[in-house]
Amino acid sequence: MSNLEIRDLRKSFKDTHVLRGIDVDIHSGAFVSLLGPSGCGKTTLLRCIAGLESPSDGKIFIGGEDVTNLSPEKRRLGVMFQSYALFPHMTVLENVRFGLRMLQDRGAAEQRASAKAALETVRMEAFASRMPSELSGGQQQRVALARSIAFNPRVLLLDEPLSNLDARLREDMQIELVELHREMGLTTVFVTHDQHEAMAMSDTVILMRDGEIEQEGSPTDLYRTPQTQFSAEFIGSANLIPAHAKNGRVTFDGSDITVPLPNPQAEGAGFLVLRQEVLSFGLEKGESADASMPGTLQTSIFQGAHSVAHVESAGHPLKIIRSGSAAIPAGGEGVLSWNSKESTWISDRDGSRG
Ligand SMILES: Nc1ncnc2c1ncn2[C@@H]1O[C@H](COP(=O)(O)OP(=O)(O)OP(=O)(O)O)[C@@H](O)[C@H]1O
Repeated sequence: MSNLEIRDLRKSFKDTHVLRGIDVDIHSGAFVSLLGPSGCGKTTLLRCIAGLESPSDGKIFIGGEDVTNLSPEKRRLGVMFQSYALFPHMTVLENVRFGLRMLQDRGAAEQRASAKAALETVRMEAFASRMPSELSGGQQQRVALARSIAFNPRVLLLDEPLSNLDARLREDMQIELVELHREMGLTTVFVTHDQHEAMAMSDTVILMRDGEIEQEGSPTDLYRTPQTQFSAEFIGSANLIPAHAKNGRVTFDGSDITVPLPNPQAEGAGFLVLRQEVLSFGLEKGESADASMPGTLQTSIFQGAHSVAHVESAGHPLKIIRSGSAAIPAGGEGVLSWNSKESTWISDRDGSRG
């Protein structure tokens, strides 16, 4: 396994600038997700790392070696894309051995042993002599994974590998991939547009937007301290209230309500970010709350484990996961409260990065 460094990577297709200066440091053994909306450049970045696309500018280093101009085979990376097609006329074992044969760095017996070991890792050794058509979708995918790890790659690149699976299998495979990563300690870059998948699986999430990195950090960092409006809206479900910060307090636009600011040094226009679960709504202010404002209950929707309440407050519609304590009918008045340490301030009114 190796670390991966990307320096000011740029890629344009004619006049379209798809990657606009990407800088990334991925340490050995990390599991990193590239997350972002469709078209933000995730796959292009992964293809540049794999050597399947040549960058217009910038450098890529794997284990300290400059691989920017190396062919894909010479980079020694395991790659698995969304369509993980196995060769239909080869057995499972032959499929896994195929990549090793291409590499030509070990004899037949050794190839066979490496292929078997990879199948064991993905718990498919019992299926070695089956044909791909005799396997389920999830099993085929495990074989494809075995094929991409059999030659002991320096880094494993996965592009939406779970998107063709049904929801249940997808969840099982998420757990298996994380366990496999823990066992092998293989540096892994995983592309997804699914924030839940990225949050559940990665040590680090790199959130991309329009060919640039919007924010990078642990799933908890991104969730708890989004730095931009885009991050706050993309990750999790947040209430963003346009407001002004001054002298340690927040004043909501169009109202004279003020509440404590989470980071008292902030000044000027921005958004107060309130996650649904940090808010409570009831007849009285919550016990541990140091911030509150009046609100009107619009609707409350029962969702099994909890109810989601829609509350209008300071002229804004807010969503709240209710504990069930509030005995307030629709249209009724109550108090919305939270602990200011659990709120976040974003000075990002124009959507710029920073
Ligand atoms: N070979 C190409 N020629 C021209 N434009 C391309 C090419 N490959 C990608 N693009 C464009 O680059 C942009 C980024 O594409 P990319 O596939 O990297 O996005 P993505 O974030 O992986 O999206 P998705 O989640 O939909 O796969 C898109 O606007 C796409 O149309």
